[in-house]
Amino acid sequence: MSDLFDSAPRKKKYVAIAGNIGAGKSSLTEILSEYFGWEAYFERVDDNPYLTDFYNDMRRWSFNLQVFFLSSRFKHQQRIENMEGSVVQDRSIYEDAEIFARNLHQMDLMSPRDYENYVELFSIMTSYLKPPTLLVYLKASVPTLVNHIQSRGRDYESTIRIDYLERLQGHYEDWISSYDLGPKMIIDVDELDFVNNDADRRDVLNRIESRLFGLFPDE
Ligand SMILES: Nc1ncnc2c1ncn2[C@@H]1O[C@H](COP(=O)(O)OP(=O)(O)OP(=O)(O)O)[C@@H](O)[C@H]1O
Ligand SMILES: Nc1nc(=O)c2ncn([C@H]3C[C@H](O)[C@@H](CO)O3)c2[nH]1
Repeated sequence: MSDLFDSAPRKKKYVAIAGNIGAGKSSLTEILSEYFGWEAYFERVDDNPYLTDFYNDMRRWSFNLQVFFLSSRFKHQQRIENMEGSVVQDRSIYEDAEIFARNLHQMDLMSPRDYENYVELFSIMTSYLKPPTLLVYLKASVPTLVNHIQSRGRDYESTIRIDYLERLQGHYEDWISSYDLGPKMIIDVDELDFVNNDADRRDVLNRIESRLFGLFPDE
């Protein structure tokens, strides 16, 4: 049985890991990439020319940062679509607009004309893209996010406020419940340490693997 199953040709998979700041997306992206031998696409963070300025003055830099993330993720998306092998991506392009830009606009940190301009650009660009084979949403409570962000200790994230995370969290809940571009799975990470605990890591890998390659996969 397992020989037959293993020898079946495996279609290209494109898995995107979604979740709030500090939920564990980069960590899981790295784990999946290593486990499956897939190429990984990470967010532009360390070499991001706007992040530090953005966290110091969100209103001034919101549009610049959103456009930067949009163009860098679009570039990744194009490479992902053109490659033959499977791939795992740290944060989907949809979160840029559905979560971050929407929130900045609602907090009056992005002007209506900049927001409209951005949404127009986002809609045109994403109309050319194929959604992921599987979207994995890492659901974490705000206290867990705070623990993770503090343990990571990026200097520029010290200005992140709890109410900012809570607002993002609300947008994530709305977005993931209505997401219908393709298959999705939700992993609650509050009690799951797939970074430091082997059993938890195996559990997460098993769940994702059976969703992708089990007897009843989505496609
Ligand atoms: N499930 C977990 N249990 C314990 N620690 C975790 C878990 N997931 C991630 N961490 C730790 O939390 C910190 C943030 O994780 P990571 O950078 O993967 O988050 P992220 O979702 O990619 O964040 P960002 O949205 O900022 O890109 C890291 O120090 C990581 O080791
Ligand atoms: N404003 C804003 N819009 C985005 O599209 C976006 N994507 C990521 N980030 C921030 C969160 C982490 O601090 C850091 C790494 O994820 O970058 C964003 N911030």
